[in-house]
Formats: sequence, structure tokens, C-alpha cells
Amino acid sequence: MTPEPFGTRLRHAMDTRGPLCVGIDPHASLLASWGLNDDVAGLERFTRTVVEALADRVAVLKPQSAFFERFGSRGVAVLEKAVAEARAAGALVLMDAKRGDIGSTMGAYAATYLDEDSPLFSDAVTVSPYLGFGSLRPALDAAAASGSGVFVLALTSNPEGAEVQRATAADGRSLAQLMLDHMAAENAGAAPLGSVGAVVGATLGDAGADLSINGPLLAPGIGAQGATPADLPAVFGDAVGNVVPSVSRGVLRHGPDVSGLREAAGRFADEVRDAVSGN
Ligand SMILES: O=C(O)c1cc(=O)[nH]c(=O)n1[C@@H]1O[C@H](COP(=O)(O)O)[C@@H](O)[C@H]1O
Repeated sequence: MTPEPFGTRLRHAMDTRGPLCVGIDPHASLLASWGLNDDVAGLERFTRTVVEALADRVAVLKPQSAFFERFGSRGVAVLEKAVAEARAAGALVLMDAKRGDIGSTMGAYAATYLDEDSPLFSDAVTVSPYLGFGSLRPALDAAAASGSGVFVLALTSNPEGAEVQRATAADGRSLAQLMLDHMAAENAGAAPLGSVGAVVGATLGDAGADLSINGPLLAPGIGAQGATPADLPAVFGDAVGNVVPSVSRGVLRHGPDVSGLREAAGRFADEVRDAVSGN
């Protein structure tokens, strides 16, 4: 049976749960503020609490792989378990791994995150196109085959990103626009939403790019990096309905109580709804 495409599943989740994505970023400083040790047991407790609090209500949970990898294989085991538990509770899991490499190696990354038989199989993964969009082909093909998705960095939330992403390509477009146009081509004809998403920071003020890629737009930078849901219409314009706003520390700092995490996510979700609907 052909799996339902990621874009279709994401659209449904956004429509029923609201579009908010919460990042699972177990910073050492957050573990400390939750009264946990900076070790695998602390990581496990932190991650389990976030999944328990939010996987039944937000559209997307986005674990940041580096915070698990830093504990070696035992940290990755915590990540594997979290992915399975979050998916079982109904959240889509976007693995934030930001992989990028030559095509043949990208095939191995695709096998890691986008192959249903892998222990780290996720609903989607973040990738970097700055080795050339074509280097992502194995990930794009694997995602299409398994009904998963790929989020491609376009205009990142950090100020340093502009020197690369706003640079002019040979044909006069910005590099980011070149990548966005590739994404639009991948998503052509998909309905209700393509499975190739773009990452566009909520911090940008105005994206200054054509975001009509017929795919989801992950918008990190809300909360700790200074952007707010109210900024979304100005950044995304007509594409705001396809935005998946993402918050990590802005929610996570309200733990360790499950209720504190839920309230914080609920506040962001309300603010997003008001901003997107123009209230
Ligand atoms: O791909 C991402 O998620 C991402 C892209 C980007 O442009 N900026 C960005 O901050 N992120 C990630 O989003 C999260 C932001 O975390 P907070 O600043 O704590 O909300 C981190 O995990 C970043 O790695």
C-alpha cells in the first residue's frame, strides 16, 4: 500500500491540532533548571516529560539530534524511544538533524531517517541544500517512497545565514530563492500540501523571497531568539497559512511540570492562531 504523503498528514495535523511545532532541545542549562543531572538519566527524564506533556496535542515535535548525540549511543537510544513514543501519541516527528553531504552519503542519511525499517525513522528530517540541491535527491526519493518529508534550509533564523543564503547565484537569483524554486518544483501538483518543506526563520522581519513552494514552511526563532507569533504575517505574507511555527526553549523553560509545558505551548498556539487569522 502506498503510504499517505507527509504533506497530507501534516496538513491534517495542522488543521486539527493547530500548526505549532515544539522543539525538544535538552540543553545542559535546561536540564539544570529542571533539577536534572546532565547525564543520560536526566536526558531520558527530560525527553519523556516533554513527550508526555505535548505529543497528544501539538502537530509536530522536533527533537534536535545533537543534544542526544552528545551522550553517545545511550543518548541516541533515548532519541529512538522518544520518536516512537511521540509518533504513537499522534505527533508528527520532525528530526532536526540538518544533514547535508554528497549524494551517495546522503543515501545513508536517508536510510537512517526516512526508511521505515530504521530505528530512527521519523515523519520528516531537516537537511541542508548548500552542497547543491541535487545532492538531496536520495533523501527526496526516500521520503516520497516512505510517505515522509524533508525540510530544506532556505533562510535560517541566525543572522550569519544571510552571507550565504542571500548571496547571488549565477543566474541572478539569491541562493535561498534558487533552493525555494527547487522545492516548488518538487511539490508541483501535490495537494493539499507538498512533502518538501522550507526552513525560513521567524526572525527575518520580511522573508524577501517567493515562498509559494506549495509546501510547509518551518519557522524557527520564536521565543528565545526573539521572534513572536505576531511577526509571522509580516515575514510570510500570503504563505502564512502554510507556516509551522517552531519554539523550543520558549516552551521548555516552563518545565519540569507537565502542566507548565502544556500551558506554555497552549499560549504559543493561541498567539499563532490569532496572528494567522488576523485577530
Ligand atoms: O531547522 C531548525 O529547526 C532551525 C533552523 C533555523 O534556521 N534556526 C533554528 O533555530 N533551528 C532550530 O530550531 C531550534 C530553535 O530553538 P529555540 O531558539 O530554543 O526556540 C534549535 O533546535 C535550532 O537548531
